[in-house]
Amino acid sequence: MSILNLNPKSLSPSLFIHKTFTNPKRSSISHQISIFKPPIYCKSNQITERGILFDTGDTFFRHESATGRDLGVLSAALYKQSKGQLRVLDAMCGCGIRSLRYLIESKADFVLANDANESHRRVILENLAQVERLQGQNKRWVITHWEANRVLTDCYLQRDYFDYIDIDSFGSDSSFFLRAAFNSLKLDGLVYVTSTDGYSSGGHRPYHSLATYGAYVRPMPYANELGLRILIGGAVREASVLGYRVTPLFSYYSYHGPVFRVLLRMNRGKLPDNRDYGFICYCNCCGNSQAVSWSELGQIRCPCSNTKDAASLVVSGPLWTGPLHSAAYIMEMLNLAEQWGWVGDGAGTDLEKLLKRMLEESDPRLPFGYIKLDEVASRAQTNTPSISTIMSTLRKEGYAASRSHIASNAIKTNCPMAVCIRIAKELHGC
Ligand SMILES: C[S@@+](CC[C@H](N)C(=O)[O-])C[C@H]1O[C@@H](n2cnc3c(N)ncnc32)[C@H](O)[C@@H]1O
Repeated sequence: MSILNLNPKSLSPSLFIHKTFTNPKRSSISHQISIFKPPIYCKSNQITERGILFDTGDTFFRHESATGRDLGVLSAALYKQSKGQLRVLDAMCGCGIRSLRYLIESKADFVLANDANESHRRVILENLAQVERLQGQNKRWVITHWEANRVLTDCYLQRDYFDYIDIDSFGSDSSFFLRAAFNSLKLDGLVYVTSTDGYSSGGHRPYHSLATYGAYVRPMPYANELGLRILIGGAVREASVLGYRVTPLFSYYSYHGPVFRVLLRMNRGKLPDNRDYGFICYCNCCGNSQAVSWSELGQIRCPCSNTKDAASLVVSGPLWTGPLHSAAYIMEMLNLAEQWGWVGDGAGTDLEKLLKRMLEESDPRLPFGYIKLDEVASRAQTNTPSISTIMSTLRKEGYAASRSHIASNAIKTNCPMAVCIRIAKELHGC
């Protein structure tokens, strides 16, 4: 094992130790990991999340990720309720808060809590030891300190399959772990995966996104939705190599990072048809977007430019062009959140708002992407229209419209940009 001086871009380099794991049978490097190196003044830090007291110690812990944890706990609990069993592999557990919540709230039968950083052991151990104290049952968890791919692969080789695998990497994308995760997942099992790769979704490094997700991504106005779509698209491709099909149950973007999280269900099967996996084309000239299948790729033309102004057309992909969420699944999550008192209690307001917005976004008439109202205003040369007024006008004119959980100043609609511009002008009396 050697120490490398690589700097993760999204976090302070001084907070990380970089380790390279080398496969002894090959001369090549098998993987590099970034392990959080705690500041020495930080010793013990007891806090509460959803009424559960735990210690974050010196580990990498973010309050801002609480909603992402809530979504994970709800989905794991739904799995337990429907299948009657729940074995979780928390591949990058940090202080172990997710493992603890999967055990207590989702009622997991067993959790393997893994974090490559051995110095987290004490705090994970103390946090998980609460489970028996609180619930008085036999020990239902194990702690390991392997590199995530190693633990996933070991489980697969021992045919020790899991129902739910959580890969919460920060400062890198998770694509590297997906194949091993799919191998060690039961059929119909769930993978909850995180990426913090905002550079790729912004189209700032298309060759990197090509290598990582198999998608050539260029700058587009709905970059954060692209972040979710390239993550899902990359997972679809990885699963397909193994003969599996994955579909997203929910997709969640949070600007604290940024963080892209998706929950995927895995079954047998191959790549989905053209409707769900293809290319997205945006026209800088008229502001309209369209999904383009592989077979249409050679003949893309925007109606506004008739291909004369081909330079204004931007194409990204292949990526996931299908629904970001399953409406039925979001409804189940919302119902469970209500049962648990997480809705309408003040503390849960954000979660309720998020789930309701995801439900709105699941309207099958809505296409991918969103339209930023600033863009409408700048094309219409007016002030930015009020979001509720423009949405109600669009609906009156027969279009589907919803807010986006990704961007507060944007709408999702099947209305062409030209009509949005006309409406914005009329609303301002132009
Ligand atoms: C974002 S933190 C996890 C936070 C935790 N899941 C939570 O919700 O609070 C990522 C953790 O992954 C660990 N880690 C980083 N690279 C790893 C790897 N390749 N394998 C296993 N653990 C890794 C780090 O030590 C760190 O504790």
